[in-house]
Amino acid sequence: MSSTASSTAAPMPLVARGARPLAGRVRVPGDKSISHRALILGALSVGRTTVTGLLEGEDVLATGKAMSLLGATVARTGPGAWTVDGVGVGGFAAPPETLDFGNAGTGSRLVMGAVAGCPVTAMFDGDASLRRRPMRRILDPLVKMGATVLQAAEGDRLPIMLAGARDPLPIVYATPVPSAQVKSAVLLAGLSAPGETVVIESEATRDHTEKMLLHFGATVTVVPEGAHGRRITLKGQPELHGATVVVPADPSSAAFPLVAALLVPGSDIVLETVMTNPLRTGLITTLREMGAAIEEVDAREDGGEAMADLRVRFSELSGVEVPPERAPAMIDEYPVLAVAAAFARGTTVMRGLKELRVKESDRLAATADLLRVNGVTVTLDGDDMIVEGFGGKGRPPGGGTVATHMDHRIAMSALVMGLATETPVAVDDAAFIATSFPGFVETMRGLGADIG
Ligand SMILES: O=C(O)C1=C[C@@H](OP(=O)(O)O)[C@@H](O)[C@H](O)C1
Ligand SMILES: C=C(OP(=O)(O)O)C(=O)O
Repeated sequence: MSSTASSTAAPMPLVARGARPLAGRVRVPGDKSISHRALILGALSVGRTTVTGLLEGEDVLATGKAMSLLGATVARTGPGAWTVDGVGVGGFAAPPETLDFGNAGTGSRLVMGAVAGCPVTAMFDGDASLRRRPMRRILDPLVKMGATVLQAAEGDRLPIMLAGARDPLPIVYATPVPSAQVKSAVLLAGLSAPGETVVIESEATRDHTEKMLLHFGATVTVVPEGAHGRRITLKGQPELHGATVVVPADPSSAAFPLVAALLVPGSDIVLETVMTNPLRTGLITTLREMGAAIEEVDAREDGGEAMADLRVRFSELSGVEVPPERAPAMIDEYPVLAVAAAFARGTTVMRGLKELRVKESDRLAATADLLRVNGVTVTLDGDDMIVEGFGGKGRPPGGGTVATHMDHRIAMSALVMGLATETPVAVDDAAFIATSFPGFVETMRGLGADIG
């Protein structure tokens, strides 16, 4: 259960071939964002938190391990069922070893926030991909709140040794990039600060931290800010109480079978209990604009989060222009949207994708290469990506081997593409899929896909 299993294991090449129609019902694994937050807030609460449907992917397991190293008691009681006995706000103990987050940006950044509000020192590290990712965006506000960076690699990157604040200060912080991870790190540090910690974002990002803080007993208010933004105010030093968290299926994982069903002729599938929080459904909005048949069945709510079963049928898609303000609601879905665009009639323009450059890989470059190596014309113009679709003229040729660059979403997007291209698509390494979607290949095979 090492968090860095993917980075140390031998590469795992895979090939996806033209499939017969996809059919059946599946529930993809639990939401990654909610799973990380359930473990962290459980660890910062008094009493027991019970989680069901937790994503047992490597990213989340690394956060679980970090919570036990910081003093919480984290136990698995069954498949996806976990308990966390917390230490209370500000109660983390100095960890006896490095906190290794493997491939996970969310885990490392949110836990830096939580540690920044406690009087302990911790060493944070990750795999080669995570060591390349920017951490200054997190450290800047945390230092303002009283934390100290004792050690960091060049460019403020991991490995980083962070000393939490003895007397954390509340701040008013306008996030310089649209990032739920930055927002969440500030709010988690703000739990230990007296008074009000305020985060202002000019574009609303996923709000799971705010919702879950309320669920665990904190006082949080959210008001609109400008045309697309929000102002979030947290009252510091609450007593958080252990809670029950039911994790819905991850819309970012559902995106892969969903796009596969749209592209493989004759497909008709149902994705069960997918979270439909509007700050996560930019892909569904976009695909519907492109002509996708995606039907929400049995829409419901649990623990403040909306969810529904999604019936998805093969659809002839048309190119669209995706506005930049939609990016935060579908930030992890652009690689698979670009694959869908390659099958659509006409051109798809995706604007404002700067943040894709600092994910597990440079996803703008990796997505463009994924398509080009399979015969699709792609233009990168600054932060915009333009894809010329094959719709009305046949299908993209395929036949390429995609370099996945330690990036699970590039690997899954390429395999989805291969289910509908003229010739198979290969990936150099599918091992990183286990960070967010354990059982991806089996799930897709269960729907009829030919991946092996
Ligand atoms: O807060 C979260 O759970 C996440 C926020 C996003 O990152 P950014 O905050 O860097 O945009 C997203 O890409 C990541 O997969 C999960
Ligand atoms: C960007 C992602 O995750 P993280 O930032 O947690 O590594 C992702 O899952 O696509």
